[in-house]
Amino acid sequence: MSHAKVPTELAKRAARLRAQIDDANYRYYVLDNPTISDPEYDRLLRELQTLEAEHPELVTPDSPTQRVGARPSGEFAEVRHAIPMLSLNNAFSDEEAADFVRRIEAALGVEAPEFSVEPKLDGLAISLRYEGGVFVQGATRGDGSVGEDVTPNLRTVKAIPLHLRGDGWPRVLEVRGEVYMPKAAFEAYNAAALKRGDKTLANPRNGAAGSLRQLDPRITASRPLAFFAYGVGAVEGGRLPRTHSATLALLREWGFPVSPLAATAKGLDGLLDYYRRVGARRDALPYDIDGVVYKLDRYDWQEELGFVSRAPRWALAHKYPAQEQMTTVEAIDVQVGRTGAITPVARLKAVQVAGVTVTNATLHNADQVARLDVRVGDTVIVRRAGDVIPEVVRVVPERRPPGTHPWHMPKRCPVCGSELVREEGEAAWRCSAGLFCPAQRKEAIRHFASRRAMDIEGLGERYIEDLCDLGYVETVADLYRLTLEDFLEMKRRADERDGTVPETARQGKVATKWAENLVAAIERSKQTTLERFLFALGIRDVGEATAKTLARHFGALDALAQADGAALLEVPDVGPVVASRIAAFFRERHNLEVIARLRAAGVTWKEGAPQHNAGGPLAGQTAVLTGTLSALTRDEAKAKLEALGAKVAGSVSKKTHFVVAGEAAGSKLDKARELGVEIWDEARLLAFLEHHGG
Ligand SMILES: NC(=O)c1ccc[n+]([C@@H]2O[C@H](COP(=O)([O-])OP(=O)(O)OC[C@H]3O[C@@H](n4cnc5c(N)ncnc54)[C@H](O)[C@@H]3O)[C@@H](O)[C@H]2O)c1
Ligand SMILES: [Zn+2]
Repeated sequence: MSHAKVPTELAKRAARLRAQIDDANYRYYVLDNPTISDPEYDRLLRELQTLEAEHPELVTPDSPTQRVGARPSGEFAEVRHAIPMLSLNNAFSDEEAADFVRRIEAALGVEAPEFSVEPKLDGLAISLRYEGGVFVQGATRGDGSVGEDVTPNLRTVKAIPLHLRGDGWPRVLEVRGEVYMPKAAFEAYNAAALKRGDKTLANPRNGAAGSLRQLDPRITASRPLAFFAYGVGAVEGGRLPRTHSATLALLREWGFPVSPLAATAKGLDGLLDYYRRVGARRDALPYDIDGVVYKLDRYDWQEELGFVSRAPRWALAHKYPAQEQMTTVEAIDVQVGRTGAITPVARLKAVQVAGVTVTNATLHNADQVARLDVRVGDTVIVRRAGDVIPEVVRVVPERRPPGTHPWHMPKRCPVCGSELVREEGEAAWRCSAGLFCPAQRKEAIRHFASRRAMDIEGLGERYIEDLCDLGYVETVADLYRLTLEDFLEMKRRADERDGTVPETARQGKVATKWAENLVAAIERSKQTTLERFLFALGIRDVGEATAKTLARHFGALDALAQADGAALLEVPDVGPVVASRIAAFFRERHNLEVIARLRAAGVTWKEGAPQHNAGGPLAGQTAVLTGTLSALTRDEAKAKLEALGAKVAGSVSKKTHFVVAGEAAGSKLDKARELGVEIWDEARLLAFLEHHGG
């Protein structure tokens, strides 16, 4: 008996593979919820195929290598396919594609035959039956011979014609194609599902399958599915052209969407060229493709070649590297961005995704980690498409090991140890030490030196990079220690590092003017104003205008630094969010140290008495400025009104107390008249300001 020759370990292995693949098929095709990745599935199937090829005695009639898909779930009526719906043989390399072409050329005795070439959409195969040009029944592929009747659901897919256009169609026509979920629809669906706390779709393919196999067609209708036709099944009472490509053209005329990427190609070179051209566009396509499909174009040649157990010999799916993979999470760290935003990052067991080794994937923010419930030790699906940073798409809950814990945001910045804060309604946590944190250093200096802040002329991006990278400054306070020699040395080292020694230096001359100018600009910047200084600190949402108001309101830096939330809320224009940002900034010891060092270095400004205007003559009043004033700018007028206690708003409402109307005032003035709001002209404003010492 031949059975005796097969070692028992191999028989056991084959049985184990069969069980694993059967289970994967069930989860993938029936539950639409896979628990292993496609590449992993493909590896298992290949291993079984190889094993069975080497030991044909191992092949069982129910082996997954002999079958397509999975038995229908039983929830739908069954549809028997007159012509079976097969799978496709796969090629994962150019060599495998070359073997395919070689076998065809040998079998037919031709050279470089013509192929119909199409993208391989990642959705699910369906068959649409038209009788007398009217759509009568639609079915899934099922196990290839028996599928599920999903006619009412398919009727909701707008891309599927309910009757055919034009004429000349056969009395009975079965059109086959792929129902798919466009990427944007998939992402929108999952974002909404995460918000609701619902189950997400594993990927667009399972999204399409799951949506189509709903018992309630209204659910299908609510999911935006699309369709491309790629072939025909049964044909009665009519004839089709002699090639596949001509048939596709005809289907297009009859009203079916056919992929605009469908084309023809000659021989292996033509196929590989197509593979690369479509591959280059893969990420930009609005739907997922996992490969391209080559089909021998002439139907008579297709018939000559025939089928193997589960796939035609005349067609091949040439796959692209998978964009999704499964791997495990070894740790969850946080990264600090240049403005202090904290991003949780999953450290992964290295995995190849779309041709690149991936060891980190972004988790975006704390909310996302919580929604996905990613834990150290979890098996996750990682996705990488194009240049986009790899991201964790979801957890495979079935694979969670015992003893895992939900993840929590750390309390302190991993780079500088300062407190992490998050404001109401914000997704991001942030390091509160904007002035001190090395991760935020360059951004802090760039802002500090900018024209509207400390105005250090000439301190551009390039020098800031070099000063930080070569260790000359750690915080903005270090700028005031830099000497002419420091700058020249820094430049020399940067040139050496970059291999860009300037011509003048080669001649023994050293350009020094730029450095002298910089030292002078830094020196000049020491004399500043409180409002510029406050703006320069880079407190989030404290722009120039708020800095100005704060400076006027508190008069002195220490008064502001010591103000509590209630005191800050008294400042015009400062709401709870900004108040909490200011308080968090001055609560952080590291920031206070940098400020102390700046003052010690000689940075000064004039301080004045606080201008709390709670008791000002305009306290509690809201004013609106419109039109052009001649004696002062709108900003000046605003500042003066605020100094007297008014709140200056941008639009007129019933709450407005008065409107100052300059030249050419427009709709705001009309609105004020309509609402009966008091109107001041410029003369009245100036008189009022003068009277109150403005
Ligand atoms: N992760 C899992 O657990 C799991 C389980 C089962 C299957 N799978 C995945 O499914 C694949 C097998 O699925 P399959 O049997 O549907 O084969 P397939 O996806 O490799 O190829 C056949 C299918 O391609 C589709 N297709 C798209 N464009 C086409 C075109 N232009 N012309 C013809 N067909 C086109 C059709 O739906 C057709 O049925 C595996 O390679 C694996 O990636 C994964
Ligand atoms: Zn930090």
